[in-house]
Amino acid sequence: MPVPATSPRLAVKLLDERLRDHLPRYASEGSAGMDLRALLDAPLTLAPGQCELVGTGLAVHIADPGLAGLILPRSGLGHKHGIVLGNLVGLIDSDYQGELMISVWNRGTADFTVEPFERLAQFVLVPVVQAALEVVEDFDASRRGDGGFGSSGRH
Ligand SMILES: O=c1ccn([C@H]2C[C@H](O)[C@@H](COP(=O)(O)OP(=O)(O)OP(=O)(O)O)O2)c(=O)[nH]1
Ligand SMILES: [Mg+2]
Repeated sequence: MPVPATSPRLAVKLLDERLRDHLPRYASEGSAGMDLRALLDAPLTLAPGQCELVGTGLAVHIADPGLAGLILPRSGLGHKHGIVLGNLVGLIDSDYQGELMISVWNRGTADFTVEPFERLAQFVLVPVVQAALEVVEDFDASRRGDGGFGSSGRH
């Protein structure tokens, strides 16, 4: 799906020529993520509880510190097959130039076989604000204060 001309450019290196025919793309006009594929030479079977690092064959350089990448699970794989991420969410720093890696975790109860070039996770580009920490003795009062973890009740 083509993106608007004003979209940020994202430099991507193909670490494997086979990726040329499998470039990530937005599946629809409103897609938030682009699917990342497993760069595997052979199927990879994950036993329940097993977690493996799988390469994507792609390196991106986001470059802008006001942006970051997120690697998120695909909902179908996660919900139906228990295939999620070993780190729950992958955070891609804007200065990272290495291969995008997917930590694949079978949190389900059955073996799951990842096929070569299967779409395994998704990459989302998000805005980021870097904070300057300012140490203070007291905060300006807020209504919530330090109440959390269900302090407002359930309903
Ligand atoms: O799912 C992921 C998570 C991270 N990374 C890469 C990009 C990221 O910029 C880098 C470092 O990630 P993070 O800071 O989350 O890991 P760390 O354990 O703190 O490593 P480091 O000490 O290198 O920062 O690893 C991936 O390829 N996939
Ligand atoms: Mg880190």
